[in-house]
Amino acid sequence: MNFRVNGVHFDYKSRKVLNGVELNVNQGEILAIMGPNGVGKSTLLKCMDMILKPTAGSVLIDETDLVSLSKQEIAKRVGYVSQRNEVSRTTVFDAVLLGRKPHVGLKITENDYNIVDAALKRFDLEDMQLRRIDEMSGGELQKVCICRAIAQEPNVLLLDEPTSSLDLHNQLEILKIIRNVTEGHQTATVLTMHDLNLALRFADKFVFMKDGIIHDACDAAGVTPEMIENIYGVKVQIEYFKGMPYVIPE
Ligand SMILES: Nc1ncnc2c1ncn2[C@@H]1O[C@H](COP(=O)(O)OP(=O)(O)OP(=O)(O)O)[C@@H](O)[C@H]1O
Repeated sequence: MNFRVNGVHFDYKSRKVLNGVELNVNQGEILAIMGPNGVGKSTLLKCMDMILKPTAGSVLIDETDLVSLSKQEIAKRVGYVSQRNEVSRTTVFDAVLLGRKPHVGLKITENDYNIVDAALKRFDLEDMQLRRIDEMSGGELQKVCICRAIAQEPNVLLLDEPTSSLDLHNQLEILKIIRNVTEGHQTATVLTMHDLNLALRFADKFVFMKDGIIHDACDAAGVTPEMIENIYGVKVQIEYFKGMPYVIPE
């Protein structure tokens, strides 16, 4: 399975944000979209889920253009977790069960409950499953929202800054789960992230965005100090420690 963004444009009224974005990611891969604040990373993720309709261009899973699918058909294929999580009075269990909604027919099956139980266990949320999500911390809520998207079992997982509210332990745990799900379920994962070092540790592919377009696309080993300086205007060095690249501002 291949997920492709083909020359996508998007404007908010007269404000042009995306100006012909191209990218593609295969099943089993994590692609990180990097770029400064306000360049349109969240807008691009919303266009990839058709929450926002591109003004031109297309978003394709294999040869299927998402614009031709109903909301429910898109939700079967694409899971999206926004940067700002909505809060309702539901319990953690019900919030995660909502991830099964695109798949359930007339009633929820044993299989749906099993998938929800497994997802809660994976995220270490079992003890919290009866707590209300409007009474949770920002980080706890972020885990619940990612857990729901994984219970959705999509082909494509879109995550907008999935670790922004998490402590160090949870950042690493959640990114490990995302990696395991991506490889195990053969999902194509696209995420945005500001932490270059965390992204270098977990993502397979990178795109660097500025001025509404992708400036560079490469794998983790291909990221250079010049790319980073060109996008963020900051001089950096990339040093290796125990085989892992680290970006160090000069
Ligand atoms: N609903 C909206 N109406 C009008 N302009 C918007 C709207 N949402 C975002 N924008 C503008 O579009 C641009 C891109 O915003 P977006 O949130 O996609 O950027 P981003 O790269 O995700 O930023 P960040 O890294 O700060 O989260 C910004 O200039 C923002 O002010």
